[in-house]
Amino acid sequence: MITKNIVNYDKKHSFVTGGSQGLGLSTAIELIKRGSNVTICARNKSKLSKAVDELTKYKVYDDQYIGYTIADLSDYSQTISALNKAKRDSGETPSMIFCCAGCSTPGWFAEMSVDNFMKDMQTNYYSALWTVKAATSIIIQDGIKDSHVTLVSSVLGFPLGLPGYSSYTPSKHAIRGLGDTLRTELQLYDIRTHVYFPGTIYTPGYETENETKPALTKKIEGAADGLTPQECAIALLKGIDKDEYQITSDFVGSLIKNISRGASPTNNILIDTFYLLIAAIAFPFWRIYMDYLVKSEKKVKNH
Ligand SMILES: NC(=O)c1ccc[n+]([C@@H]2O[C@H](COP(=O)([O-])OP(=O)(O)OC[C@H]3O[C@@H](n4cnc5c(N)ncnc54)[C@H](OP(=O)(O)O)[C@@H]3O)[C@@H](O)[C@H]2O)c1
Ligand SMILES: CCCCCCCCCCCCCCC[C@@H](O)[C@@H](N)CO
Repeated sequence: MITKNIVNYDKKHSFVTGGSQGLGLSTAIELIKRGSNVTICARNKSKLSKAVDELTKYKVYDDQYIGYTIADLSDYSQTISALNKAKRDSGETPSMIFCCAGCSTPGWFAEMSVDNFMKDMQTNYYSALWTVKAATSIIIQDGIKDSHVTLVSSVLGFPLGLPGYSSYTPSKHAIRGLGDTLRTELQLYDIRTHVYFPGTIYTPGYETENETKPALTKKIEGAADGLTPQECAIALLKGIDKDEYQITSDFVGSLIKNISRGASPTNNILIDTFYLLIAAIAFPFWRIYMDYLVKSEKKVKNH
């Protein structure tokens, strides 16, 4: 198959949030293999420093820049400082922006604390919003062309409604809403927008979320296999190469994307319509099954 519009990362500066582990780290590795200069950003200094040691192994140029900045990206002032530091340290405006920072704290809605809801929204939505806001202000001010902004949502950013994810799902819907607007508006500045909607990724974050995840959520989620962060990073970059706006990397993602596409662009009208038809037939049965499982849980909880 011919892959069109291969994006050139060579000697460009990529800024990867959440780059100290999981999807962000794997994305940074794939970018380095493509000749990109890379800055990773997260909160924990020792994890960032260890990640830079790892990333250095994949260098393709002796003078390839690999660095880190520390920031809590849920805070706008820290975010703009991180972007400015990345530019200063490398001598180049970050123009390929990957918003991978995120977290998930599942649990039963009725049992979760208010802080839990705040944390997931701050970490997922606001960290992405502030990163894009800060990065695009520098890109526009510096007159950089051919830039890309990539947001990371989840298959739960589409209307799937999995029990146990009430603090996480709205933050991923918000990212999708942000992407929909940016896709149109950032064309003013030659900035392409992409949103990635992965299913399960086997990362350190996934291990952490499993500590609070209800057994029923695990069971439902287990119906679909996950991918490694490297597989996801490769799928993500492939989607960007094909200039896809909504990028998915598994079957469930392709189904749910196409039945909830709205006015978003298609990637391949024939294949996408095929997924839409399957989804239209299969999802009502899936929903009935899920509701049945939740109602059965009522009996478990009341014992
Ligand atoms: N794993 C999955 O099953 C899955 C599925 C779908 C979508 N996703 C999404 O994919 C993305 C990556 O997930 P992952 O599983 O790779 O996550 P992960 O292993 O938990 O890594 C999260 C990264 O984000 C950083 N981070 C968290 N909060 C931050 C903050 N406030 N400011 C700056 N950095 C912050 C973390 O470093 P520090 O803690 O040091 O800051 C770490 O580098 C997330 O957006 C997640 O929601 C994940
Ligand atoms: C024909 C319809 C079949 C439908 C099968 C649905 C299976 C549902 C599997 C959902 C997987 C959700 C994965 C979400 C993962 C993350 O977003 C989460 N782990 C947060 O980090």
